[in-house]
Amino acid sequence: MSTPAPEDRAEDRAPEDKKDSMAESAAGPVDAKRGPSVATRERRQGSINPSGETPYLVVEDLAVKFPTADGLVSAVNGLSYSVPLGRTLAIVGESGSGKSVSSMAVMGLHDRKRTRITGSIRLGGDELVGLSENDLMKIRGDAMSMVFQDPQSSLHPLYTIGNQLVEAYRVHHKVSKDVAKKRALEMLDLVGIPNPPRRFSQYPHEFSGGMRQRAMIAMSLINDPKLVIADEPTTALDVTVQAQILDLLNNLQKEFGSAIVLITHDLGVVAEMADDVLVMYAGRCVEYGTAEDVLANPRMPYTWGLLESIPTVSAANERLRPIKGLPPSLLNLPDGCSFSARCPYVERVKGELCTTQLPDLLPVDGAGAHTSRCHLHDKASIYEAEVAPRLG
Ligand SMILES: Nc1ncnc2c1ncn2[C@@H]1O[C@H](COP(=O)(O)OP(=O)(O)OP(=O)(O)O)[C@@H](O)[C@H]1O
Repeated sequence: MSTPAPEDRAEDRAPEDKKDSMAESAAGPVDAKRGPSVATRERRQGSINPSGETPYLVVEDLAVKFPTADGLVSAVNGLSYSVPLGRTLAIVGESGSGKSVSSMAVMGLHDRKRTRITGSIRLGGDELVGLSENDLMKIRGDAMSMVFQDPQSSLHPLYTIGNQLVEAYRVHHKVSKDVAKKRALEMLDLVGIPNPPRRFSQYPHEFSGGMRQRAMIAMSLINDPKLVIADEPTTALDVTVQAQILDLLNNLQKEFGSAIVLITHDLGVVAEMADDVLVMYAGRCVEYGTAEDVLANPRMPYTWGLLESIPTVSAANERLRPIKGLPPSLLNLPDGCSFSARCPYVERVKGELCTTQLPDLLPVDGAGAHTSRCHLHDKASIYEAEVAPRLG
């Protein structure tokens, strides 16, 4: 029989353990009679948040491409969004839709030699695209930081948690080790790690998964960043721990007032956490708006498919309804709507519009901040009559 590890002592456990459009100028072309072009309008949507609040992070017409031996991988295309302080944007989409690649571009984490990034990423008004690695390093971990799915990849196994927190703080603050230690202990306490002085001297492997994620969050927030990007922060955790980490992020956001970009494929997490939602498919935004608009009145068949594929308790005996088919190759995106090959509604659009013309990202009601990229005319009535009843 094995002796319980020290971290399993009840008093030390965290709650969870007790259970391509860059050709135009920045302003874009303006037709004197018809106003700005669609590309320009889409780009400007980046600077207008669905809430109407002034954004802290503004991403406009972002494109991320990787030259590879097989050709150019267009991982992100024409992506625009914005996040004000105190607000959470959830970016959702299936695996490979470009969620992580776009967020790593915001953090400046791509290998410069192997990545082509165009467009604009402004943080508090300052342009990040084109900054030197040195300048980005000063911002990363300070004004913006990232929480990863797997804290083990970000926590060094050979340094104590305390040491890593102290170093993370001292990189951006000229303070003594004692002052930094005080801040580290405060952070451990803030993220709900019991007995901070003892935990301070322990190594990552001495922490449980949930505790490691808390330590990672402490590390991300130690410099009081105004932007936090959380990439699937709870995917590797069990459901109870997931809920506690999400609560923690929610509470910390209230305390720190930061803008959060939450990357997830879990629409349950979105409903719980998000103020705004951006749905990505094959590297493009296909629907964007407040969480209320996107979740209660979705207007894009891909979003419908994502919502329909959520397993529900009441449908426990029914088969899961995943979206049929696979996303297109990013090496060779189709001419029309990237979702057309999988879309069950494609025949309801006249002619071959869906397969030949990329739909613009347009306001769903002809105006307003809720936008979707789809040629279907009667999206509202199809949703009400056919999709909503299936969602139960
Ligand atoms: N360095 C790279 N070189 C070539 N292709 C890449 C590179 N990095 C990412 N990709 C491709 O870009 C696409 C988008 O990847 P990304 O990781 O952003 O998807 P995601 O939506 O975050 O998916 P997941 O939920 O699985 O993390 C994928 O097809 C991926 O294979």
